[in-house]
Formats: sequence, structure tokens, C-alpha cells
Amino acid sequence: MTIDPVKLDTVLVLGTGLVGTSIGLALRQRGVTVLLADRDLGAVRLAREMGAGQEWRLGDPVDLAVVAVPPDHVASELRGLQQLGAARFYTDVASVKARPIAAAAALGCDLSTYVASHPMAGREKAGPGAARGDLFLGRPWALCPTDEASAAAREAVLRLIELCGANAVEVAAEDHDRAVAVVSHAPHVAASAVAARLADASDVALGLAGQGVRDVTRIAGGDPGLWLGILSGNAAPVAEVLEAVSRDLSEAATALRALAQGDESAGPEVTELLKRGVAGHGRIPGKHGGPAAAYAVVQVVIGDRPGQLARLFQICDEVGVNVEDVRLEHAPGLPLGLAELSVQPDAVAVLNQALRDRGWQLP
Ligand SMILES: NC(=O)C1=CN([C@@H]2O[C@H](COP(=O)(O)OP(=O)(O)OC[C@H]3O[C@@H](n4cnc5c(N)ncnc54)[C@H](O)[C@@H]3O)[C@@H](O)[C@H]2O)C=CC1
Ligand SMILES: O=C(O)C(=O)Cc1ccc(O)cc1
Repeated sequence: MTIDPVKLDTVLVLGTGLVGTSIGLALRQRGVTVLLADRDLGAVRLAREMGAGQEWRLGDPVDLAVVAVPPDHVASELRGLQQLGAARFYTDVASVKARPIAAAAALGCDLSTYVASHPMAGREKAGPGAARGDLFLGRPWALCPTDEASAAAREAVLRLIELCGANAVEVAAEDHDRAVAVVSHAPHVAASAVAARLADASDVALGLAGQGVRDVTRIAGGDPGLWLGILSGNAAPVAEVLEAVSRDLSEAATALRALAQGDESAGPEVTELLKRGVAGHGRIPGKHGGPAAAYAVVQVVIGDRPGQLARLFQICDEVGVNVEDVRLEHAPGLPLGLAELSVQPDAVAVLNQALRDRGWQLP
């Protein structure tokens, strides 16, 4: 009998925090048997109660073990599991890749059964309570096979990514780390720097906060302990991006000082940065990893009553309009909000008409 190398009937998740529990939930939805372990027994219990799997007891090797602990603990936990013979194949999900792989090699881990990986999806909240089974849907998920990794180990990790509904992106560990410095790690520090200005902002300023500042600072809510581990694990590439960002910020501040003193010739320098920002933002791919989709946005005023969004979606359904994305903005102190529905441009007229016909207020 031949053994199917991509069989993923049983998966052990070590580290039942946000990411580990989300993986458990996603795999359970696909019928995989998931076993859960964490040094914090409360985290395992909560993950189990959420339906992410059952508590792990060492028995027959599982098909794949997923090490979902902070980056600095990946190598030692991997070695521990391999010494127990816990799984046929192993991966981790840490946000940095070169350092954990080097640490695993230095600890004498078996690199033939291990393929490091990193889902590019997460939240600014930690722990199993923040987990979502759909966290990875349509998201990129990097895998970084080393030369020592077996083809079967790579296949097993590809199968994990597929079962979680994500899109696999194969990349060398050093390239991964330089890339995530630009798209994840430096943005996190930049968001923290902007959010730090709010720590002693006046109540008037905070009362005027709209969606923009929420968007720019959302990720700054992440766990500082976890993020110190991530940033230290990718320090040089992140420092390089931050140096470039701070050059731009410093030049913008100098130009604005000149403008403040009536020197209009400094305007174009600011415009140039804003235009580079528009260009950079426009290059972020759409939610399924393809080129950024040119959706149109339909704005609708909604009352802060239960069921309003459901009614809105029902109308979209009735007129055959697919909602690609939805964003809600609440008016501070008012029982009203604005729903922004992203739809195909050719659906705008029909949706606007349908909403007006049914008495919805469009701004
Ligand atoms: N937070 C995010 O948005 C994302 C995080 N990641 C990566 O996923 C990994 C886990 O992060 P989160 O789930 O966000 O953190 P979390 O703080 O929600 O969960 C981490 C879990 O690991 C456990 N843990 C820590 N050290 C352990 C050890 N030595 N043995 C067993 N369990 C241990 C903790 O008790 C905790 O339950 C990290 O490597 C992180 O870089 C990857 C993608 C997104
Ligand atoms: O909160 C979000 O939107 C994120 O993108 C979070 C995130 C944090 C760390 C990662 O390694 C990957 C993704």
C-alpha cells in the first residue's frame, strides 16, 4: 500500500492563541481531526470550547504539527515535538522566517520534515477568544521550504494552506523577511508612532476622530510583547524601511514649516509625497491576491438599529448585486452611520435606484 504524502487527517496545533485556534477552527470546518496544546491550559480549554479541536495526548504521530507560538519559541518547541515523534511533518506560522529556521538548524531539528510558513492574516487581538475560522480565506500564506525539506513536507504544508482557504506563496526565508518588513512590520511601527500621538491628545481631538485615524492605527492595538519578538526577529530589514519612512516624514515636516512661513514653493514637495502614497496604495492587490480591483463605492445612511445591514444585503441580493466589501462608519454621538458597499462599477446605478425606491437615504 502506498502512503499518500498529502493526507492531512490529523493536525496538532501547538499554541492555541489567535492564529493557532483560527487554524483549528478552519481545519475542523473541513473535517480534519485537530489536537490542541499550549503551555497555558486555559488557552487550550477555551480553544476546545470554541470548537477548534480536542486536547492533545501523545499517541500515534499526527500528519502535521503546526507550531503557533511566538517567533522566539518556535525552534525549541519544534525540537521538543520532533523528539517526541509527534508528527510526520511540521510547520510554524511565525511572522519572521530566517531566524526561527536558523535556530531550528542550530538546535539540530530535522529539517527534512519541517517547512516554515506564515499566514498573512491576523488581528490586533491576541488569544483564542479572538480566533476566527475564516481568518485566512483568500489571504496570502507564505511557505519557505529549505533545500533540506522533503517534497512530502512541502506538500503537507500546501495542503494545510489550501484547507484554511488561503493562497500559497512560495518564497525564500530571507526574501520573505525583507518583504514583510515593507508590508507588515514597518507599517506596524508606523501605526504605533501615529497612535502614540493620541495617548495625550485632547478630548476635543479624540471626539473628532473619524474612520481615517481608526484605519491608520488599527494594527497598533497588537500585543507589544509579541511585536517586540517579531520586530527583533527582523530588525535590520524593518530598520531600513523605517529609515526611509522617517526621511519622507522629516522632509514633509520641513516643507510644511516652510509653507507655514508663507513659502508656497514648498507645496510641490508635499504633493510629491502624497502622489507617491496614492501610487503605493494603488499597488496593494485586491482581497483575493489579484491586481487591486477597481470597485465603486455606494454609500448608504443606516440607522443604528438591529437588522439594518441584513436588509441592505437582502436588497443587493434581490437586484443581483454582489457586495465585494463593506465598511461601516459611525457618526460619533448620533444613532446613524454610513455603510460603504464596494460593488462592480456597472452595478452602481441599479443599486442606487433600488435603494432610493425602497426609501433608503443616500448622501
Ligand atoms: N497576531 C497576528 O496577527 C499574527 C501572528 N502570527 C504569528 O503567529 C504566532 C502566534 O501568534 P498569535 O496567535 O497572534 O499569539 P497569541 O498570543 O494569541 O498566542 C500565542 C500562544 O502561544 C502560547 N505559547 C507561547 N509560548 C509557548 C510555548 N513555548 N509553548 C507552548 N505554547 C506557547 C501562548 O500561551 C499563547 O496561547 C506568532 O509566531 C506570530 O508571529 C502570524 C500571523 C498573524
Ligand atoms: O491585523 C491585520 O490586519 C494583520 O495583517 C495582522 C498581521 C499581523 C502579523 C502578521 O505576521 C501577519 C498579519
